[in-house]
Amino acid sequence: MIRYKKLGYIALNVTDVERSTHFYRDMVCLDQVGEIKEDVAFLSSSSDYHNLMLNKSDKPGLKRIGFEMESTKEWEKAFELLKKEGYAPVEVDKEERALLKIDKAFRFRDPNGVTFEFYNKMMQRAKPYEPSPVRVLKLDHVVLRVPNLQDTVRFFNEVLNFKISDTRHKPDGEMYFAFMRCFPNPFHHSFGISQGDDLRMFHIAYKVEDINDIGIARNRLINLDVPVIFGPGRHLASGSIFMYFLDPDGLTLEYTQDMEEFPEENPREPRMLDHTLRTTDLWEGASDPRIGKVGHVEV
Ligand SMILES: CC(C)c1ccc(C(=O)O)c(O)c1O
Ligand SMILES: [Fe+2]
Repeated sequence: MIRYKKLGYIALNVTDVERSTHFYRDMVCLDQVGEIKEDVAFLSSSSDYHNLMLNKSDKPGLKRIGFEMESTKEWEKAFELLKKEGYAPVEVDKEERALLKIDKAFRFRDPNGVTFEFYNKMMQRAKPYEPSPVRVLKLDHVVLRVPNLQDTVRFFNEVLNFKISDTRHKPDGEMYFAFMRCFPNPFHHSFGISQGDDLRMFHIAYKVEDINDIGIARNRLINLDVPVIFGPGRHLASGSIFMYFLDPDGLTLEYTQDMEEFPEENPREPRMLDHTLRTTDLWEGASDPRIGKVGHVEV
């Protein structure tokens, strides 16, 4: 069974790289790493060289999702496993790895055609990340809407060894959402999958230090007319306090705080959660219809 370190980075497509770089630096409060070159920008919220890559495209949304493996040995095991299972992993060439500051990497497509990159390690920055005024702690999770939830969950659980933390169900019992963690990473979910009519990126989330950061962020966003579209509230599933807002292309971002953690040995059973307003927000707030609307997935 393959083992992961964490959700490593998200490569987004944005229509104006300079505008989005300023937004993610000044409003989301990430560090811009290096200059924008050939319409590509990198941002980070840790000692990792980056956890967000911005690429220019007419179709804003997701380019790919990167997961860091626990070790080089686990990376090799993952490559062999995906090859054996027929997912045709392809190693990333030296030039691109140099740009990404990654040692070894391969890419493959999941059953929906979404590109995933698994890598062994990323260059570490000597300069400490000093987040301000919103204290962002890490890239937390990404959520996709997929046309076939059952097959997607089966692939991530049975082939890739992601664990199911909780699922959500319609009144007739049909599952419509799965929260998954990349084992043995303890956090409730680094990957969420929702049943939808089409393939779409629903949102990406960054973890912040505490409730003060959510309050500070809310006022800063509202003062600059950035749409805050849901929250602050508290999710039942992960137990986190959340707030969602939109980036300049209308992509949905979430700040999250205080998510449940699972032990590697003897974790609790996944729960079947119902389909009510309180399951999404224990404080019973309603979301704006713009949530998750923009998020083309490059396939
Ligand atoms: C509203 C979305 C899909 C959602 C629901 C629950 C959680 C959580 O429990 O943390 C999320 O992070 C979500 O984004
Ligand atoms: Fe979320």
